[in-house]
Amino acid sequence: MSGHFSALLRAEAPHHGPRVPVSVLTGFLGSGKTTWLNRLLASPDLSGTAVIVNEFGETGLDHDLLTAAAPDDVVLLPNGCLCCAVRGDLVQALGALMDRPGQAIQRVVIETSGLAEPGPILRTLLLDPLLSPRYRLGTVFCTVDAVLGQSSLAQHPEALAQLAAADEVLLTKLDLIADPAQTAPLRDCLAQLNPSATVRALGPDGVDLLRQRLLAPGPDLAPAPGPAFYHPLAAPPTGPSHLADVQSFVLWRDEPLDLDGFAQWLDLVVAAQGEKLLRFKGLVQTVQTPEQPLVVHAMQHLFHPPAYLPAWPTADHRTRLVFIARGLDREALESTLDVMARRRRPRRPT
Ligand SMILES: Nc1nc2c(ncn2[C@@H]2O[C@H](COP(=O)(O)OP(=O)(O)OP(=O)(O)O)[C@@H](O)[C@H]2O)c(=O)[nH]1
Repeated sequence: MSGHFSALLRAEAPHHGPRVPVSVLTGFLGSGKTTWLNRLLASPDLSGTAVIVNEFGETGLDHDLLTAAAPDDVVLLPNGCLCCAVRGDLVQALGALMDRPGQAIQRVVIETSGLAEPGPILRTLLLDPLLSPRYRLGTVFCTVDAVLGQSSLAQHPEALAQLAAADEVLLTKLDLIADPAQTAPLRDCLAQLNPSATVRALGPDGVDLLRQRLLAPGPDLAPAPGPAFYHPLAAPPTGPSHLADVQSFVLWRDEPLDLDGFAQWLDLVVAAQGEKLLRFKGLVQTVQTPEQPLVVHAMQHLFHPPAYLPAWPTADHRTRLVFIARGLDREALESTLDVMARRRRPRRPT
């Protein structure tokens, strides 16, 4: 049996210890959540931090890319966004973290999917009768990409909802902007949309700022509700999901891909269908360096410099290419990738 209702059925007597702060790290697709969380988790004084990672697609990569966290401290909630499909799983995951043997959890960070609307997640954290005696809300962080942030806010209601929920707005990718004055319009826009949030530039001292905020989440003001306390979790859904037209899929390849062929294919995809692409990320096994996966990230039409991991994070060395898009032609992607990979594959010696 699984799900939120069955978790309620299994509810135990209320817990009266100090409540564990749960911070939420949200931000639009590709705005830098995993990158900064990874840097943060490398701080030794943040041991005892459990991380819940939610990804929109059936197969995520963030779990593999969070190399700084101990594997047991990371819980992956794939296949949907926390605000809709997997909210019951969140309740279960937090319950299981608290009950597990070993070192007590000091704090939890939830990395939402880049398409999540944080409101329902926060409501779950604050009001769920199973969670509220044990957990309290910490800080809500929202990463905003200094390059693409303004267009994401203009085009995607999810980005707006994430900003609106934030206590701390974290401006990422400032190193990609030559003149800091260029961020003035974005900063004005952020101040208008969420005047109560603190906007911080995530520069070289960014990790330290975040660390301090996680270590000192503020006093636990709200008393934990008693056992008779009841709140409905949320109003019943009334319309189509905010994600009805968003598709997510993964292309898997068992054989290594030729690097040039793959690069040409990706250029072609972006040139032909780039405006439909919300997010692309991939772990690629290339013919040239099969033991070091190539990590590729793109947000809409913007690519980040590809990087090689020193080794594969798991025993599964297959290429996986994750797409989040609106109206992308998957079949065309599949067939063109096969053609380009085949055409470019070097001949084996006879
Ligand atoms: N130059 C630069 N690149 C960054 C910065 N932050 C993140 N990136 C790059 O942006 C790309 C996406 O970063 P992620 O951390 O995966 O973004 P995310 O928000 O976790 O993405 P989703 O989980 O898909 O929503 C990667 O290539 C990162 O290396 C930054 O401050 N500067």
